[in-house]
Amino acid sequence: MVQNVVVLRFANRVFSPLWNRDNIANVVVTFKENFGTEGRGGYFDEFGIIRDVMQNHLLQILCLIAMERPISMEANDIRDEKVKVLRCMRPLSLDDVVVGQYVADPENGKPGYLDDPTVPAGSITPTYAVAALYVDNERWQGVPFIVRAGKALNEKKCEVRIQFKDVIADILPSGAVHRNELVLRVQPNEAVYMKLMTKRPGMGFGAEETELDLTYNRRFTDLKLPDAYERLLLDVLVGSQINFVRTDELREAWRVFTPALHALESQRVAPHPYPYGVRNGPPQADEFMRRLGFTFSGQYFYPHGGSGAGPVKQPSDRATDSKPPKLA
Ligand SMILES: NC(=O)C1=CN([C@@H]2O[C@H](COP(=O)(O)OP(=O)(O)OC[C@H]3O[C@@H](n4cnc5c(N)ncnc54)[C@H](OP(=O)(O)O)[C@@H]3O)[C@@H](O)[C@H]2O)C=CC1
Ligand SMILES: O=C1O[C@H](COP(=O)(O)O)[C@@H](O)[C@H](O)[C@H]1O
Repeated sequence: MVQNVVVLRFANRVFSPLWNRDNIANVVVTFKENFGTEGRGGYFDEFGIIRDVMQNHLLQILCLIAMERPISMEANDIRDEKVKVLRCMRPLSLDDVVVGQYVADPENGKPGYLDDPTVPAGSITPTYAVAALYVDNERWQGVPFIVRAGKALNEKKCEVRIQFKDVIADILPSGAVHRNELVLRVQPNEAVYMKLMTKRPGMGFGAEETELDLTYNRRFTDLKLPDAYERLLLDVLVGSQINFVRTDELREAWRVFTPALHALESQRVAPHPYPYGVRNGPPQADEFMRRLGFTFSGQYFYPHGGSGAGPVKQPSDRATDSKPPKLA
């Protein structure tokens, strides 16, 4: 799916005119895990969530979303474009990051980070972080790239969510129209879907949020999708560097993150606590995203269940739904 970002962007005419600050309100790159360190805290505590997944994995995805069209699909041509994105990024400031650390949820028998015997007592290592990164170039000036990663959350998920700007001079009643979103779900159950408004079927003129949906396991039924690590091992065996980071990219990635990492440590910034299993880390994280312009309507209803894995609902079930059921 991560490689698909390049094909989706550059092999489809439909996205190119929209892929810029005039049309995109924000981009959210998310990595969530539904388990804590659970015995691996000794390793994790030295690094924390920003070094563990944000400075590397999430930043790589961000670069693929933000970069210009590479000259070719050759590894070095793609890396040239990624490094240009990184060079346009200002270093992360402490004002643009919220950190959290999970605490026990005794009701569900879940331990806190500090209960892990391999974690030093009193550690202030973040297990959750959300940060706003900015690419200061003509295409992206002012658009927040919100990257967030956390352990011990409600689900295991990696996705990119591109939230488009509100429609101008809306002709429908106020609040009826929600923003378009393009979602690239990397895991689990790979999917690309576009959330958009349609007229609710029937006699009325009400608008409803629906989707154009490409769920891989429905569209490509006879295919075994390789695991990310299988793909990387194969790259090593055939000598392909397309999925590996070049030294100049790495240097730039650290230039962006090191000042905030050092400030967090030298100022001993205490992470905000969040109970094991919550959706998005500490409450300050949702507040931070709202301030950056991320909107959540809570009105969208997907009939096939969360992550597209649940049972398919029948249209007749839907007709009788007076209110969309809340998805877990
Ligand atoms: N092909 C497929 O498999 C498809 C599956 N679906 C499924 O349908 C469901 C709804 O889809 P979608 O609208 O994309 O996703 P969600 O409604 O789950 O979430 C949309 C975004 O809003 C955030 N959010 C959720 N609740 C709140 C809240 N209370 N306050 C602030 N922000 C919030 C989410 O964060 P967070 O990520 O932390 O939850 C996410 O970034 C999902 O389960 C999705 O997987 C939808 C379309 C296609
Ligand atoms: O690199 C890392 O990734 C894993 C998650 O990888 P996944 O393939 O299982 O999704 C993460 O748990 C670990 O902390 C991190 O070092």
